[in-house]
Amino acid sequence: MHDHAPAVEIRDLTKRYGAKTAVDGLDLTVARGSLTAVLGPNGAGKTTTIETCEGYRRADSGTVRVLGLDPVADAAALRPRIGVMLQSGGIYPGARALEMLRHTATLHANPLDVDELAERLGLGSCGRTVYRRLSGGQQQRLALAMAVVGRPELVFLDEPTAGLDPQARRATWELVRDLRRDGVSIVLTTHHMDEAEQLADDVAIVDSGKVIAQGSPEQLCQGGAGNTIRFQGRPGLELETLLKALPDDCTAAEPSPGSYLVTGPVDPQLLAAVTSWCAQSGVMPEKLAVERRTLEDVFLELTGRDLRS
Ligand SMILES: Nc1ncnc2c1ncn2[C@@H]1O[C@H](COP(=O)(O)OP(=O)(O)OP(=O)(O)O)[C@@H](O)[C@H]1O
Repeated sequence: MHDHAPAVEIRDLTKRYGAKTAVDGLDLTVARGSLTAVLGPNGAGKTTTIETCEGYRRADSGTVRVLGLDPVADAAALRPRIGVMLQSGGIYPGARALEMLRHTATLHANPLDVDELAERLGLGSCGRTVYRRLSGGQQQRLALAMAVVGRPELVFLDEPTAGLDPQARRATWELVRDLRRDGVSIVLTTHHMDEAEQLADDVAIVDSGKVIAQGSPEQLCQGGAGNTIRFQGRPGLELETLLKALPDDCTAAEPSPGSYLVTGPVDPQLLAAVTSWCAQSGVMPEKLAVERRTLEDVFLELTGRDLRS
């Protein structure tokens, strides 16, 4: 039965640190085999939520199931099945980089090839270097390698590309894409909207300890005033007939004579509806332009533009 359970299922999770409510009734489901990016402003409760899934923190209330199991009570059964990359290492500072990776590999039944993985992540030359002497980016990549070397079914990556140079960032994305292709379920937190847009099947936006929006990047970017089709044509076109040809949630306006603006869920079908109405009306849509909101626009709209204290 557990094998049909979602990768992660969180219901009404609450976690307090003294008077501070870090997670406040959070619900989140991560489907098997999907990559879910968890986005949110600093202090939103992302790390606390992930660490609760990893069994490092206990929920004050609510339920958390990981691969159908309880992360605290079933920790021994879960540990070999999940990979964890913590924000701050969690790695013994005096250990040699590749020895540690090799040791981690031996704890698993069917590990990845250590040398190949190290090479891929640009760690080939760090073999005998002790952890504390690695650069920040190398430490980060080693933490990623440790999280995935055991071929886990589910990996938690907390800001995997924070502070990485563009090459290392790309290598990390490639590795994450390959894991996803191999059917691994992935939960990652990030502050990079482009990372979420590039990698995620599903995005959950967390603010003040709650998931305030969830969906594919396309779904989240649909709707709202930022999605528009603009064109120019002769003034005074009959917009009622255009509106009839469009889905209900669209608007059509002529803000200035001969300038037209259609708002709604901008997708290829909507564009086709607008241009086919133009064709029927004998209008050549000049300066046709499509503007879509980015994930960053949506994120800022939902979480506000002010800096958090
Ligand atoms: N061990 C702790 N003791 C007290 N307060 C904590 C502790 N860990 C986190 N907090 C507080 O809980 C809130 C949520 O923190 P958390 O680290 O989960 O947020 P986050 O979304 O991961 O933030 P960031 O993007 O900055 O990593 C913050 O206000 C933080 O200060």
